[in-house]
Parts: sequence; C-alpha cells; structure tokens
Amino acid sequence: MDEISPEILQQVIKKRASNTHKGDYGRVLLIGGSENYGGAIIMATEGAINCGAGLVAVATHSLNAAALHARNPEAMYIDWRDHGLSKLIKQMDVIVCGPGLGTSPFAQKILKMLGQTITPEQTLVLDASALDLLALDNTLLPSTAVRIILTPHQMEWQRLSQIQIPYQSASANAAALAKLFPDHNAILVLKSNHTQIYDPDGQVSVNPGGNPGMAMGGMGDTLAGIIGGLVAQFGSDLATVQAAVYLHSLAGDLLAQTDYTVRPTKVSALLPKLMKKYGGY
Ligand SMILES: NC(=O)C1=CN([C@@H]2O[C@H](COP(=O)(O)OP(=O)(O)OC[C@H]3O[C@@H](n4cnc5c(N)ncnc54)[C@H](OP(=O)(O)O)[C@@H]3O)[C@@H](O)[C@H]2O)[C@@H](O)CC1
Ligand SMILES: Nc1ncnc2c1ncn2[C@@H]1O[C@H](COP(=O)(O)OP(=O)(O)O)[C@@H](O)[C@H]1O
Ligand SMILES: [Mg+2]
Repeated sequence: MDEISPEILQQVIKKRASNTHKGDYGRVLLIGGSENYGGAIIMATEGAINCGAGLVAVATHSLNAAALHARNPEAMYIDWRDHGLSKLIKQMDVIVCGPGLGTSPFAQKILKMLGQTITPEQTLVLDASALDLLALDNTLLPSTAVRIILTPHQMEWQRLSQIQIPYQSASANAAALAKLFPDHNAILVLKSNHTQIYDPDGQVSVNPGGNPGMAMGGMGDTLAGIIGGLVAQFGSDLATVQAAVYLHSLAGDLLAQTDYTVRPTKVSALLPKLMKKYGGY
C-alpha cells in the first residue's frame, strides 16, 4: 500500500494569482449541527474557512447561529428549515453534509432533498450522521453521478459496508466501495490511527501521520471541513483528498510535539501557516 508523501502538499496547494477574488476559491456549503451537536458543524466550518475556501455557508439548526457567528463571522448562515436551502445548494461547488446532523426524520429529509438537488458538476463530502443515514437507506444517495467523498471512521464504515472492523481489509473495502457506489466516482477516506484512502479504481494509499493526541471529538468534523475547503480550491481529484488528510495530520503531529492533547480547533488554527510553508510557493 502506497504511503502519501509530503510532496502532496506542494503538488496540490497552488500559489494564488494576484488577479483573483473569492469566487475563484470555491463555494462550500456545510450542512449539519442538530440541537445537541452544534460544535461538530462549527468545527467543520472552521476547517473549511482556515484552509481557504472562498465562500463558506452553513445550514444548521437555528440554535447554532449565534455560536457559529461568534466563532466564525466569515461564514454565512441559513436555518436548515428554510425553503431557500435547495436554491443555495445549487449555487455551491462543494457540499459537506453530516457533521452533527443526527439521524432524525428531519435529518433524513434534508439528505434526501440534497440528493435530489445536487448536480454532477458539484462534489459531495459525506461524513458522520450522513453516512449512518445512508447505511439505513441507500435510496438517499444522489440520483445524479456527482463525485462523492466519504469520510467514515471504522464503525461508520462497518454500518455502511456491513464489514466488521476486524475484517476491513484493503481488498474487502475496495470491493464494498465499488459495489455500494458504482455511479458516484466515490473516494473513501477510512479514518483510523492509520487513515486509508481508496480511489474508485481500487488504488489504496495510507496516511503516515497522525497521533493519539488527536483522539478527541471534533477531529473528524474538522477533517471533513478541510476536505471541503481544499476541494473547493483545487478540485476533487484523489490528490486533493490525500493532501487534505495529510495536512490535517501534519497539524496534529506538530501540535503533539509540545502538547499532550490536540484540540481540533487548534488544528484548524495552524492551517494557514502550514499551507504557506508547505504549499507550492
Ligand atoms: N462537538 C460535537 O458536536 C460533536 C458531535 N459529533 C457528532 O456525533 C454524531 C455521532 O458520531 P460519533 O462518531 O460520535 O458516534 P458513532 O458513529 O456512534 O461512533 C462511535 C462508535 O464507533 C466506535 N468506533 C470504532 N472504531 C472507531 C474509530 N476508529 N473512530 C471512532 N469511533 C470508532 C466507538 O467505539 P467505542 O468508543 O465504543 O470503543 C463507538 O461505539 C455525529 O453526528 C458526529 O458528527 C462528533 O463528531 C463528536 C463531536
Ligand atoms: N490514535 C490516533 N492516531 C491518529 N489519528 C487519530 C487517532 N485517533 C483519531 N485520529 C483521527 O481523528 C479523526 C477522528 O475522526 P472521527 O472519529 O470522525 O471524529 P469526530 O466525529 O469526533 O469528529 C480522524 O481523522 C482520525 O484519523
Ligand atoms: Mg466523525
């Protein structure tokens, strides 16, 4: 299995040209954050903003609006019950759905509407509860051939693929990915202490970074936001996803040099400097 190499950051993260504006760096919509899980969507948002998405919007429970704006005034907000949500979805390049979404009937309704609204030019990052909802009902998958990036941890992948964690071998995972998502050019980011990335052709790579200091709620939410933010800027190729996973763990490893625990929000805070230092400048 290939290891993702440090050069991936230089390869993917491009120097910004002077004659550009926010529209050139992608529009990301993040959907999630029920009454009890507002932090998840805020942490995902922070990941997307700090890695440079040009425009970031968040559809969440209204209870989260004040905290979202206090923490990230750069983000636009829409109440996820607002009928304007489907129109907003159409204006986006990338939609990240799932952090803190929950699995209520309403959450299911949102995922269904998203699947019916999204178009093949867009990219869909599915994380957390969105994956659990899909495991319960695969008719929630988008009806068009949109690129999907899945970011389950091992238990979410078990629910989705029906492969028990001890049996999640590379060959079994690749076969399940092809079987479950034949029409969506799907990339699987299977998160663990050694996160693996599967492309639709069956190629597998492993992330060399990461550490147990990162084992804290919100770390995966942050990664979903970083993937959304980098895809918005650099496209939805496998290399962009590999760069996002690598960057997230690089930040975590740098923090762990001096800190026993690594807060997800601190990972996000490091992103602009790491992108400048290790990107293609
Ligand atoms: N601040 C917030 O608002 C936050 C909100 N969040 C939101 O909560 C919602 C539920 O998501 P979730 O991930 O917390 O719960 P779930 O899917 O049940 O997974 C846990 C189960 O899986 C097992 N497990 C096995 N292997 C594993 C592995 N490698 N990595 C992780 N787990 C592994 C694990 O095993 P155990 O701990 O029992 O050994 C346990 O049985 C979702 O919407 C999410 O976005 C969170 O993001 C946190 C911050
Ligand atoms: N022991 C570890 N070593 C390396 N990375 C870890 C470790 N524990 C957790 N992580 C990373 O933290 C993230 C956890 O994701 P997830 O379980 O979805 O968190 P959450 O849903 O709480 O945000 C993944 O990116 C995973 O690779
Ligand atoms: Mg998660």
